[in-house]
Amino acid sequence: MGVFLNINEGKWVLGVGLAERDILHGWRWQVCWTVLALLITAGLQWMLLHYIHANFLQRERLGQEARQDPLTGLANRRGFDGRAQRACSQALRYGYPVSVLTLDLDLFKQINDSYGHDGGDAVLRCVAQTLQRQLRAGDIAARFGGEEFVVAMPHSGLAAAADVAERIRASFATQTVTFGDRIIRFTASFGVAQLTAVELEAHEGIHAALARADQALYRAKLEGRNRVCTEARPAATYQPGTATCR
Ligand SMILES: Nc1nc2c(ncn2[C@@H]2O[C@H](COP(=O)(O)OP(=O)(O)OP(=O)(O)O)[C@@H](O)[C@H]2O)c(=O)[nH]1
Repeated sequence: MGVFLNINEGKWVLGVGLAERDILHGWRWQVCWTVLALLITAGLQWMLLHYIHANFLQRERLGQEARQDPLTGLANRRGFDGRAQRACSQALRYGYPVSVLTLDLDLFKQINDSYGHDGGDAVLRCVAQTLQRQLRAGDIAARFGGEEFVVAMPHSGLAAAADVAERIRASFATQTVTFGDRIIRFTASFGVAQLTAVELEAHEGIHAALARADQALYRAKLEGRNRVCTEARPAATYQPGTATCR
C-alpha cells in the first residue's frame, strides 16, 4: 500500500493505492504457478501419449507375430488366410484370376538326418528367401508348417502360375545352401491350381483350390519329385482327381 501526496498549484491531493511492487508480486506468482501447471499438464500428456503409442506398437508387434512364421519371416497360415481372402475379394471385384501353388521339399527328412535340424532350418530360410526374390509384390507366400509352403498369385491363371512354379523349382534345383563348411542341395515338388469363380466368391474358397493343388503336389511326389504338377483342366470345368505333370 502506498500513500501519495501531491502539491499542485497550492492544492493538496492525496492518493492512496497499491505500490507497483505489490501489484507485480501477486501477478508474478500467478504466472509462475500457471507455467508450472502447464508444464506438469504437458508432461502428463506426453507420458499418456507415450504410453498409448508404446501400447499400440506392442499390439501391432504381437499381431504381426501371430501372423508370421518366426523361422522364415513369411506369413503363417493365419497371416496367409487374411491376405488371401482380401486378394480373392479384389479379384472377384475386378475380374482377374487367382491361382495357388503348394510346394513341399523333397526328402527333407534326409537333409535333417544328414545336416542336423539347423541345416534343415537353413534350407527352409533359403526357400523363403528364394520365394521372396522370385515372386511379385502382390503374391502372397506363406509357410504352413514343416517343409510345406504355399503361394497365392493374384493376376495369374493356371498356365502363368505353373510357369512361376517351374521357375522356382529350377531355381531350387540349381542353388546351394552353405551350412558351415558344408554345401546342402535340395529340390521341391509343386502342385498348382486356379480358383474357380465360385471359389473366389466363397468364404475361404481358396482352401478348396489349395486342396486341389495338394492333390497335384501328391502326383508330383509319386511321379518322382522335383517337378511341377497342375490340376488337369481349366479351373471352371475341373473335376477332382486329375492332374498333369511336367
Ligand atoms: N529343420 C526342420 N525340420 C522340420 C521342421 N518341421 C518339420 N521338419 C522335418 O521335416 C521332415 C519331413 O519329413 P517327411 O514328412 O517324411 O517328408 P520328406 O522327408 O520331405 O519326404 P517327401 O515329402 O516324401 O519327399 C521331418 O523330418 C520333420 O522333422 C522345421 O521347422 N525345421
